[in-house]
Amino acid sequence: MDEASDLRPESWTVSSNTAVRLSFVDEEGAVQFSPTFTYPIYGDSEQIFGYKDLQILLAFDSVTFKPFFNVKYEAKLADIDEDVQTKALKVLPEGDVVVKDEIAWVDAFNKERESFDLPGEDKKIASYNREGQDFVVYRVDLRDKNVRKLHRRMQIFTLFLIESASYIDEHDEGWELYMSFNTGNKKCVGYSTTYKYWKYMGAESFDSTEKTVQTGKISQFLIFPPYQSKGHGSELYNAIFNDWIKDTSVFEVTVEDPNEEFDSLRDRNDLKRLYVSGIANKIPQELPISDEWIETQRSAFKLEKRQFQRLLEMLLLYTSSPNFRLQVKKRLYEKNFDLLVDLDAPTRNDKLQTAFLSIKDEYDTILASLKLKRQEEFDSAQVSKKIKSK
Ligand SMILES: CC(=O)SCCNC(=O)CCNC(=O)[C@H](O)C(C)(C)COP(=O)(O)OP(=O)(O)OC[C@H]1O[C@@H](n2cnc3c(N)ncnc32)[C@H](O)[C@@H]1OP(=O)(O)O
Repeated sequence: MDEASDLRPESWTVSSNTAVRLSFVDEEGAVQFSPTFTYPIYGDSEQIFGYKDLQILLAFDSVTFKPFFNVKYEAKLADIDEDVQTKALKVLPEGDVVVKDEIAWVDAFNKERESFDLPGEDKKIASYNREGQDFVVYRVDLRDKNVRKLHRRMQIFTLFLIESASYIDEHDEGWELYMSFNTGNKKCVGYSTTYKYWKYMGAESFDSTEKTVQTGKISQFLIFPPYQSKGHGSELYNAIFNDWIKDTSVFEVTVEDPNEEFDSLRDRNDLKRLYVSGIANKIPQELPISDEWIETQRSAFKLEKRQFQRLLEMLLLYTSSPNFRLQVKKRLYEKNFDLLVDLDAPTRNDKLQTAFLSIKDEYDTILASLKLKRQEEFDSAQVSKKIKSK
């Protein structure tokens, strides 16, 4: 680089999303990946000024998540006070991070691994096999000191991967964590923080029953990048959902601030659950579909009303129901009543039609991503399975 370009501020500015390099380490080596967000640590502009070829290395043992931190750079401006290390250490567990000394870090995690155990059998809520490996989902909480330690180490990934995430209050005993582990090598592939909130169902219900009704909320949900797109997200989500279906105190399942990827995962899995139940054949051939029917089904599946309505519409589209278009338009009309009521009829119809087509496109994409078997095929597959197993 010549001297003139060396004086330009941009020569000394790097994106913090590029500078931060995350890795998971095991006996085979390291898997490196980048964060999606670093603004909670390095500021809204996600730019770091004052360094050349800056690398902020943050590595985790893939079993214990024992963290290692190091900073490398080619040059640093003399009067720069941007302390990239202090900022990162602030969001990592105090006194737990090994800085610079790689050998000390490897020794430390190898020693920890000797006594590292998965949560007890009583915490197991689901299991599955993926690519020949066994995985178990556990329901745990932060009163368990091993879980607390692991969670303190891994919670930085919520900042790196989920927009507007912040740390949960670990002293609040209401938090329950669902963690998914590979039982062969004890690696955690992902986890979710959840909370059950008391739901007020109105004075009549409050007075008539002693039973508490709760909303199960999925707060933070993540699969670590090296393990993404292999179905672990779907397994974890279904494990949580099935756990709450069994829990008679849970009235419905909600999600805090889902992003597009989570919405897609949720839609695909909720739709499969509904479809497999055979509901597609039971949708009343009426227009509009009665609110009572929607409420009965919604509560049986513990889905939020808005989510259930969308899934119902997807099923109407999937089964080529003549009621699909009018059911969607009815919902759109009611939702946007204040905006639409003053428009003249042609403009109103035009707006509704545009919104309808965009929703149909969205549903087509979701349905195309799911290889749902037609219900008749599903039924006959079930029958032949039963005959074979006799
Ligand atoms: C409430 C909240 O916290 S919102 C924030 C959600 N979290 C984040 O965004 C954090 C970063 N991202 C993640 O953690 C993950 O990517 C998640 C949670 C969004 C998804 O988890 P994943 O394990 O990747 O999901 P899953 O594998 O089940 O499905 C994702 C994709 O893999 C595909 N897939 C599923 N199973 C397999 C398989 N066996 N082989 C290959 N691909 C598969 C799916 O079709 C899907 O495809 P798409 O990406 O085109 O939609």
